[in-house]
Amino acid sequence: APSAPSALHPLAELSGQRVQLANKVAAAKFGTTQPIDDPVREQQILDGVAAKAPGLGLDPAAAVEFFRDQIEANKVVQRGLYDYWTANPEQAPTHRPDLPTEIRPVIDRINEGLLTELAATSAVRARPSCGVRLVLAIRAVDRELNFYELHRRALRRSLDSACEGH
Ligand SMILES: C=C(O[C@@H]1C=C(C(=O)O)C=C[C@H]1O)C(=O)O
Repeated sequence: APSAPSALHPLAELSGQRVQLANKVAAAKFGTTQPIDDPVREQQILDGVAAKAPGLGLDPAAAVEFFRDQIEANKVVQRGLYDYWTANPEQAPTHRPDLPTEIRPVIDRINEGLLTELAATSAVRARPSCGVRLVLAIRAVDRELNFYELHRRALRRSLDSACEGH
């Protein structure tokens, strides 16, 4: 069946929202002793993804790889903002959101949405045209969310393994 040019847009959109949320994650951790990397939380996410993948018709290893990229992209933003806020302390956030109650539940919902979209786009992501479609979807999301440099790079990183065989 033919697929719309924007078939990968919802997946890229959710990735963009996840990348954008990294601003709040960084604001929650900056100036505290909580490290950017939380391997326990990452493993919980990846274990959940591996457990849910087969029921959605997804290969668990491929789904885990996709989410590893999502997590790495989030940390790209966090590290970038840390560097920027350290060099420009007057730009550092003045409000510290609460990670477990305000932010991680939102990330959990986005993760659910991403899994649903991975399943919905399995056929499109297996096509030779996936790479081109993905680039176009990423560009659209960059524009919608007003991404620039850091977040643009992170969004691309987050979708590195979105196309089957990439
Ligand atoms: C987003 C966070 O920071 C990092 C990135 C994660 C993610 O992208 O899901 C998970 C754990 C941390 O390594 C977090 O701590 O919740």
